[in-house]
Amino acid sequence: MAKVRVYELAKEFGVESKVVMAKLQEMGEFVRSASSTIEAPVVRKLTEAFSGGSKGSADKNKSQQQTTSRPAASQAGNGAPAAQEKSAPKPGPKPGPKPGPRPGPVAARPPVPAPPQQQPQEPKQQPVPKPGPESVRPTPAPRPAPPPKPGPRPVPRPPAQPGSQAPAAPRPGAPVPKPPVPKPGPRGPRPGNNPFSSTASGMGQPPRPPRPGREGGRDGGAGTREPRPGAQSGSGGAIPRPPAGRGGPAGPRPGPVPRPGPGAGGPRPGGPRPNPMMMPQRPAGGAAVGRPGGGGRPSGGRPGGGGGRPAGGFAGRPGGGGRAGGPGGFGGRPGGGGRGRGGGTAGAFGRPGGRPTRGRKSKRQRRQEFDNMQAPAIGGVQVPRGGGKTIRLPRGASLADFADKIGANPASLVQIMLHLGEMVTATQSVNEETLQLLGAELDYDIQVVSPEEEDRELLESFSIEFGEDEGDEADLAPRPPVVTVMGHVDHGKTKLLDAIRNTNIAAREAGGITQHIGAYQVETEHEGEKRRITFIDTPGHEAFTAMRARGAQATDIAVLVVAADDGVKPQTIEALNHAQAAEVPIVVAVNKIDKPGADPAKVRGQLTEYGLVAEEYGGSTLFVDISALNGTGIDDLLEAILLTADAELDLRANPSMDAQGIAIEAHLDKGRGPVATVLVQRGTLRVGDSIVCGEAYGRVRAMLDDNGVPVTEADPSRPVLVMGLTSVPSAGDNFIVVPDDRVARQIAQQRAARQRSAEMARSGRRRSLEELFKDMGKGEVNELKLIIKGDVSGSVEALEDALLKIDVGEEVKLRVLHRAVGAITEYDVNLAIADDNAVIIGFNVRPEPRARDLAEREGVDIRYYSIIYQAIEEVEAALKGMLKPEYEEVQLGTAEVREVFKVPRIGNVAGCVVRSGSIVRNSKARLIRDGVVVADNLTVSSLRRFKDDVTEVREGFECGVGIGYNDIKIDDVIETFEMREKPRV
Ligand SMILES: Nc1nc2c(ncn2[C@@H]2O[C@H](COP(=O)(O)OP(=O)(O)OP(=O)(O)O)[C@@H](O)[C@H]2O)c(=O)[nH]1
Repeated sequence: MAKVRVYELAKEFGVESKVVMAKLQEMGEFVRSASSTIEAPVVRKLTEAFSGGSKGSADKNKSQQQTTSRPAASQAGNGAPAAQEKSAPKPGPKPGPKPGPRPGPVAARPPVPAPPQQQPQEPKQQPVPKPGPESVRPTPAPRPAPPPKPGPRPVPRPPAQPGSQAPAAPRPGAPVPKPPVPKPGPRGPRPGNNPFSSTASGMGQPPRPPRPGREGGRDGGAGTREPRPGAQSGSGGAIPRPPAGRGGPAGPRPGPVPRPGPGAGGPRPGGPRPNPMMMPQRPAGGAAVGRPGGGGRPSGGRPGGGGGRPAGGFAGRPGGGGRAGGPGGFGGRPGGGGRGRGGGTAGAFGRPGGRPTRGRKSKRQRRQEFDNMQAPAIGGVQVPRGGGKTIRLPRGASLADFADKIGANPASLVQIMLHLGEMVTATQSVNEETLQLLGAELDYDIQVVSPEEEDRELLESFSIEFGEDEGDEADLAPRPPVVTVMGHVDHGKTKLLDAIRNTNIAAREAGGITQHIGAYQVETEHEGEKRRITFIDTPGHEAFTAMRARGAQATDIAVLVVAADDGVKPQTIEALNHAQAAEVPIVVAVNKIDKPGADPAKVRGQLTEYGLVAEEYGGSTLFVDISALNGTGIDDLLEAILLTADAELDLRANPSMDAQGIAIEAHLDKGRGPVATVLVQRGTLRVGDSIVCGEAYGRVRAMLDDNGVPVTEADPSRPVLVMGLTSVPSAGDNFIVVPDDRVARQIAQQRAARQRSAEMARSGRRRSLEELFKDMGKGEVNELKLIIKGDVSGSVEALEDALLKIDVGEEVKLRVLHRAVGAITEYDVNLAIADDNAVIIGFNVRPEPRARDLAEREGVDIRYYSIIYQAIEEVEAALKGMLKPEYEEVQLGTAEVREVFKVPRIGNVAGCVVRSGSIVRNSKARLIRDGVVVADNLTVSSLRRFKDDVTEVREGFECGVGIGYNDIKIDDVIETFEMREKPRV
């Protein structure tokens, strides 16, 4: 029951507030101001003092209501019904328009419990606009005067109402500031259900001194609105804390599950809005306060029987139950909103909108699905058909790359390949053939990008062009011709270059064969001016064909060396073809004219057949007779080269641009690290430039010219030895100066990656299922695995080429696992160990000490060579050694059957005389009758001389032979033989 304020009473009495205050003072009651509340007994006294005329009727009404609607309250045994009746001010319409006429009794002294009778008056007083059922029914909700501001009160007063009287929720007569709001909930009038009722008779918990600010919050909703019945009653222990007060049993139990309305005393719909005014007043006698508001807890209590703390504080929310109450059960919102129902977690962790979290397909996926729907199934999978569409793929592309291009699932392609009889994984690099096969199956035109094109695209991605644009005419300056010397083995190429440079490289060559490319520049006088010519010395051995072809790429003019005494040879023609294919003008050097059998004219005649017609025969090719040995005709040759260059070529380059060129040769130098002989083709290469050369990159640390003299820059057509690369490039790799080291590194790394996949595709031999099963049936397929290390890249490549050409049949394969320039390292040995003890071939290199130890420990075979022939021969022999042994039948002897004996339990035994060789026990045998093999694949199971078992009987002796075959006749011949391994040729 809400307490009544002084000014409200004054209004009721029709006097001014100060009059009432004066009266109160007279009565010995202290009030601070007109808005102070007064307790019921005081109200009563005041009423009596003013003895207003309306008193009687009001009291009557109240008493009536109390007796009917609040039995519990009556039971509470408040002993001052009359007083309460009196205390109730005019319940009628008078206070109606005002927000909260507080008809409650004037604040009584703390010990005086609020009489329950006070409550009934409230419903009446409540000017509820919509008098719900509660207002019609006698609402039990006693509304003692609400506590005033929660502020401290000088005179703490206990709540005027006993807890038992607090039916909490409905409280139509509550001193609500906004009368229209409180809609009396349906449960309001049910006293039995009133938590306060139960409270009253409940636990009897000793009251705590309430804290003004918090009490309302801690206690139930009723506590807020209701003026702490217990306190009001002032009886403290007499009106113990309701059992539900702790939110325990009574609280949650009524509504562990969200019970809309009834669940709570506090949040009842009909309850008044919370208002600071509703905060409990500090009870005068703390001890007396039985925390009646506990009733609020049950109402809003958490389902788990949690504390009523929240309920009280927010109990006033209409329809809600504070945090704990309300229909939703979890939330105080009427609609059970918040997190109360379903998806609270989703709201917390999911998307803001709480949308269902089903997977969303991308446009691409949907498109693919659509395409697939239309695609025919191959091998049980559906893949979009190409309709002849062209797909460009890099070398060594995988099925995943292909799938990516056509928007298919790589797994589908794997399945199709399986269907086509090939086992390929999605990420495995496959060769062009396989890609073409798959493309044809799916109706795509597959174009495997050439390495050059691939590289061009790569450089383009860095906005770099190789050899495309050299600028305007004005930027171009003449450059020396680059000449390649080609020819058959031993026709004198090296000797010629020696003669030109006056150096003697041939003397340093192991085995007398040139094994690497060197490039040199010479200066000569031509028509009165000094001209330079760059020579590239390409090796003449057959194994170097590939390198020679590369040499031709960088070449302006080819000098074809033909020994006048030997004439045109196969490799002469091969060299010629390379030069012609590269559209390079040819100058023929007819060498060894000093030799007795030399016939230069014959050479001219022979070469005419191949389109090289000498000038003197009316052609355009310059033939120069020379003797490299004697130095005869060298100047003429140089002149011929320059004449040809001037006549046929426009040799100009832009020296101002960033340098570009080609690596002629590269190797790992012990002191200098990776070094490469590069030929600058355009631009000027300078020390400090960032370059990328194939898969190697770095910054030019130093440069040496062909005489070993350090230079700081190299102009077009100049060969220089470059130091500063991070690794050894391959002969024939392009080099290019790039803006910075980072770009150089990126280009090199991408090239390396592409090269790797291309190699994998190349090495991964296409294998059909049939082949695989066949091999499996046969047993292990022999494979000789090699790791080739060499001193220079040219040698390594040449050796690999030569070795791969060795053919000893299908049974044995040769596979090069790794090839590189430099010493044999631990890595190489480990690789050999890991891969079934591969053989390491060191060409002019030796292992590092640790690698040597490791190899010895692990038994890795390292072979050292300095002459290429030897390497080839030995590898060939090794391959042949790996062939499966072949056996041949070797006859051991023959015996003629003279007698046949029947031996019990053994069968027939032949009595023979050995006619040739010897008969050996356990040897293979066959039975021949009249020249025809009657039985084969027999074994000499028993052999006897008279009664003795013997192992061998020689020619001319008689013996008894058992061959496990009974159909033996006299005059049959027993032939014995054995299978011997046949040596391979
Ligand atoms: N008499 C004579 N012998 C020569 C002449 N030129 C080269 N020779 C000899 O021919 C042999 C081979 O000469 P090389 O210069 O090594 O021949 P190559 O073509 O470089 O041989 P490869 O490096 O194996 O390709 C050497 O013994 C030379 O001395 C020449 O003009 N006259």
